[in-house]
Amino acid sequence: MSVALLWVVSPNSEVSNGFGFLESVREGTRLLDSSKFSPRDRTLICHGRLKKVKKQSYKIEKKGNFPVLSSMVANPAGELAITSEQKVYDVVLKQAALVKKHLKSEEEYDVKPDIVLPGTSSLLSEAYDRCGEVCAEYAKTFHLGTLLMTPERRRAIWAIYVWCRRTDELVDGPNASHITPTALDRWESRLEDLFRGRPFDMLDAALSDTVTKFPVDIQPFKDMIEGMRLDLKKSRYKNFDELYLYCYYVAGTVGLMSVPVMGIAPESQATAESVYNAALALGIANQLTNILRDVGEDARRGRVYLPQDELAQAGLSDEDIFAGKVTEKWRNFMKNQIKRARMFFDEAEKGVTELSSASRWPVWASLLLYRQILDEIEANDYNNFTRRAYVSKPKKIVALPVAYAKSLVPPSRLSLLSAKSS
Ligand SMILES: CC(C)=CCC/C(C)=C/CC/C(C)=C/CC/C(C)=C/[C@@H]1[C@@H](COP(=O)(O)OP(=O)(O)O)[C@]1(C)CC/C=C(\C)CC/C=C(\C)CCC=C(C)C
Ligand SMILES: [Mn+2]
Repeated sequence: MSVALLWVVSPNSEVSNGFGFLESVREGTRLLDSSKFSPRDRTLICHGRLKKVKKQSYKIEKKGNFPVLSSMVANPAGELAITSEQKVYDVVLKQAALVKKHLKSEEEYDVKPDIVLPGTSSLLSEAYDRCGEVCAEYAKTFHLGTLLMTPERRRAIWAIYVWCRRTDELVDGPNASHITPTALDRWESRLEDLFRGRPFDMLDAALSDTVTKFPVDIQPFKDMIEGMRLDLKKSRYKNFDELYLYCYYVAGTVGLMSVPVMGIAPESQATAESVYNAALALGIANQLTNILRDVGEDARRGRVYLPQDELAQAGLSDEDIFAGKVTEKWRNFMKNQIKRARMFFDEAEKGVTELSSASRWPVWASLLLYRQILDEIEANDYNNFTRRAYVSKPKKIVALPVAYAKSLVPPSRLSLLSAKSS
């Protein structure tokens, strides 16, 4: 029996900010969506323990003083369907368990067996070097940050970066119009092959090697491909729950792929789950920011990633987005969207300190730089229709030493995240 926790929310209480989610009813990144609760269920705020009754349905078992663990969809019978957050949390738990298993096996065998066929080692290092070059070409600052990592970690992160970049290019690159679901299926079977040690090309070979050295699960990679499938067939998102799942697919997955390589600090008191949760939050925050920055550009491609119900609540529609006029309604709507993206960044911050020391700098740098895009949207008076918010070079240069200083802070003995029980 699996048990999750819930807060049921009153329709008359002041917790709803009219934005489709309840900011005061949250723990970490998990927000309760008021619209998901029936009026009856919204009659009081309480904590309840949920019992899984069917595959995707939960029942309130017992009230008590528990923290919120996830948002659930309730029907009038009191049964609750699982939300995107809960589905994603299952992947977090799976990845965290894999890391624990890996740590245990590392303790058992001091030296990792490394089978190298004659002549393959230089090919492999060429493959990794090529990944490094691609990474430097697309993401200079990030590449710079990786130089602080140990050589093994750095090249593994490059290999993951390149795979993600290639996956994104399938739907966002020059050949995007020729990409079909079948092409994505082929990309997925290539992924399965490389996880089985049968890479298709040089860049795949680097990742194939990485996944034998670090406890990386295939699921986040498959999920990223699923996100690309979604992009092919879907151009509107009904509500934040749908958008959250999309953000997990295309960006939250990156956090889950990277942490097993970057490593958690040995002195960290935080649980693996909580660090993975923070990593997931950083991916979600980045993707939400990306969406807010690119509203105009996406609209010109016929895409509106913003939650339709929240647009409607703000008195806006797709037509307003296509018209691209900054109105008071638009500013208010954007203020709320930015606020939510910042909440995910705040959640992510708690986890960065728990990473191994050399991995903290690139993560802090990426967090600080990406978060500043939100400030730039504000500075552009919320005109994300015709102006692309970007962080200027001088601001980037200032952010790097700030990120470095932050990266020197070691994990606290009393973690802000849920702590391991000793
Ligand atoms: C240190 C660090 C940032 C490591 C991640 C390295 C890595 C493997 C990056 C892959 C990024 C990638 C190419 C993803 C493909 C999908 C995609 C393009 C997502 C968007 C990225 C921004 O790209 P850009 O601005 O170039 O977008 P356009 O294509 O131009 O529209 C995303 C918005 C999301 C990327 C997500 C992350 C970088 C998540 C990072 C999270 C971690 C590294 C976890 C950190 C750990 C803790 C505990 C907080
Ligand atoms: Mn993209």
